[in-house]
Amino acid sequence: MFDIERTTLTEYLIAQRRRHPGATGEFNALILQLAQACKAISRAVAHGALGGVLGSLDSENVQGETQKTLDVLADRIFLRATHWGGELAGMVSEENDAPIALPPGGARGKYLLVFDPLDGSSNIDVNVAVGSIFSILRAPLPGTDAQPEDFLQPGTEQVAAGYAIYGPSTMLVLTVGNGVAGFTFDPILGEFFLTHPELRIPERTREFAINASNARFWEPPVRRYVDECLAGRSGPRDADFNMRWIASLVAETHRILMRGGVFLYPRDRKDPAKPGRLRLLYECNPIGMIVEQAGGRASTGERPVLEVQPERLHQRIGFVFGSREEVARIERYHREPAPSDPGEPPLFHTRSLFRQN
Ligand SMILES: O=P(O)(O)OC[C@H]1O[C@](O)(COP(=O)(O)O)[C@@H](O)[C@@H]1O
Ligand SMILES: [Mg+2]
Ligand SMILES: [Mg+2]
Repeated sequence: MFDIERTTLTEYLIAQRRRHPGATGEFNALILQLAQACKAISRAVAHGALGGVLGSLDSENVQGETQKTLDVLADRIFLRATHWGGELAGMVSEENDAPIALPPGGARGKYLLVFDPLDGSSNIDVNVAVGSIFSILRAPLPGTDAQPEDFLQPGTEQVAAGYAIYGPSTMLVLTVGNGVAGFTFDPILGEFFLTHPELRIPERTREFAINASNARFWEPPVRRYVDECLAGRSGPRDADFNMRWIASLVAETHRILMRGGVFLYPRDRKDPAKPGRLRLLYECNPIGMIVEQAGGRASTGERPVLEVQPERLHQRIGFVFGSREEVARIERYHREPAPSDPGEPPLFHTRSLFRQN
């Protein structure tokens, strides 16, 4: 039911700006442009097959992944919404090898934008939740075109981060470094309203998310953690755990923000050229900032992901995040030697469900 008293995204941003007396309004303008992009993508997602946005293109992105129609459309929408405003000095997207050039002759601003226009692309054609992720950094040389190396800043330097989830309802979840707020989109009014102020991740959880088809490539600390969860009440954790896998980082993040849990896409031995699946700059860092701002923990599995110095724009890395206690436990398992091995753990036993080669 519509409530006239609800805070809009614009009102929220104006209230946040009061914390920064020297603020010019450029930052808020940029966030509102991003929200506008998310509204447009939400509309395209909602129309599905009617809008002709399902299916794949013949093209591949820089990661060698086949691009979906919606990947390319969402990328274009982000670009169109932000590149003329004069707030940006540069932008990097998952779908583009190099930083995207800003229009010649247009103003250059003081922020850098890094984004994954459409996250969870494999879910588009099966009508499961997808999202968009963005991160905002400061440009080292405001007013000039950013260079590729300018984007290689650790996640601790992010000014803001957010994601939109296009699920049964569309939501924008945002941190400007002062906690995390969730806004629900009213498609009739075309406005995001604050519905989830001060989101906090519960500290303790009995739910984990991992792509178990990679089990044979996991490193021992990850195997140990998952085995202990699967052992349930009869194992060392003395508790039954639930498992989830949506194959959409945004959707997994949203579930963990709403009811707790832990997510693992760890470094593994599947492909030595890819130390992890997820991309540091536009997946792990923004989600990591949101998670930490919501009282959770975001890690490479060994240390805080936000402290990693990026080396490449599209760098991949192991990513573990969620409820603090569980992530701290996984980090501890990476530090300490595995408990004396009484034989193969049940999950990897040759006669078990996930047979080890
Ligand atoms: O195919 P898998 O192993 O389930 O990987 C799923 C992961 O890949 C991603 O979809 C990658 O994102 P993109 O769709 O932006 O490439 C994550 O959202 C998700 O966590
Ligand atoms: Mg993604
Ligand atoms: Mg993507």
